Amino acid sequence: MKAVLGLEDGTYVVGEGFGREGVTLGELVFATPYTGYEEALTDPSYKGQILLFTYPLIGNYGVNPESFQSDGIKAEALVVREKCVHPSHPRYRMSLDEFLCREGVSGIAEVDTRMLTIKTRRHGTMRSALIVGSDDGEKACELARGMEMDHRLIEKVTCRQPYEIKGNGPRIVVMDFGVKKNIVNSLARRGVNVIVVPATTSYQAVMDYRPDAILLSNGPGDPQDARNGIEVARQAAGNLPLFGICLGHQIIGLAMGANTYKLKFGHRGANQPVIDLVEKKVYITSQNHGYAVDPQSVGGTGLEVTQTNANDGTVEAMKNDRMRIMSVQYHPEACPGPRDTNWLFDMIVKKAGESHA
Ligand SMILES: NC(=O)CC[C@H](N)C(=O)O
Repeated sequence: MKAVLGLEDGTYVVGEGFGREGVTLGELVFATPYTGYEEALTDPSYKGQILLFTYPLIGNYGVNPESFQSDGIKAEALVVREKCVHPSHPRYRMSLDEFLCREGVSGIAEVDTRMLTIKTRRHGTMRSALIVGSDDGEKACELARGMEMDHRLIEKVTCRQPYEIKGNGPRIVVMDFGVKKNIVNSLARRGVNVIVVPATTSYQAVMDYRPDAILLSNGPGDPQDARNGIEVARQAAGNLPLFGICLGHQIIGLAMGANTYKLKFGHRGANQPVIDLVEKKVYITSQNHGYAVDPQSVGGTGLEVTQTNANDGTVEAMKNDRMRIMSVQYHPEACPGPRDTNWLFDMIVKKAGESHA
């Protein structure tokens, strides 16, 4: 089936459509990992975004639900150079094509992903429209230009009800802005009693769980839209250990009085180098973000920048030891990507345990 992807600047590409027929709108973002398409497609932080993989062959090891980071595809649509139709892996259950059909999500293949990536890098992230079942490029560009940015993405991916994973370790409340499964699993695996709560939960309701620490999760969209999360972080700061991952890190920044801004085209990949300024070490990290904390605004908030990105110097981690606050812009839980920073969960569990004692 024909398909067309149009960008707001008038660029369009015609290719082969798969998955759901029809129109999908979203910000076009590119991700550079060689593997991990199952995890990325199901990462709720991609809500509102059309995901393009720069690696030219996607789907070669098929799809297995055990890799999912939520209950299904959260990215709006998929753009690939070549989709593999005959995957090979002992664990695979379905092909990429079947996966998109089953989930009712659109995809486009056989397009110049390199050109689209270079455009995005030059111009900055753009709104886009994918039409499966048409090759009307002008129409796609017009739809892209008419797209309104969604400021309510978190409520679309947060859990409806709180849930608990019992453990003998410290009690940690995870505020779910669209949490990836492996964040919850990384805590549960370490014996933590994990309580996951919806993004709208008030500070008082969080404290009613008598947590030893709070973890603010990853999630989609502009961190400034996470109003309740910012308020919870503001009230919690200094009272109990507070941790943040990705969107959670940005929320902590905002709650403490720093600012966030939109990056030109973001960091999405599995090999982003991060320099630890204290330990003088480099970690290779998994990342997926389009916003960042403004380093100029961190001074005076009581937070200290402890890690920066080796490519562009953006803020990667912050802390305040006295207030027991620590946050990272990248994904220590990996899935996809390297596990260099997995030790962060050991530290979170240790700090939560000390607070319990
Ligand atoms: N993975 C995330 O939590 C992403 C955070 C935020 N939505 C951003 O794009 O910067």
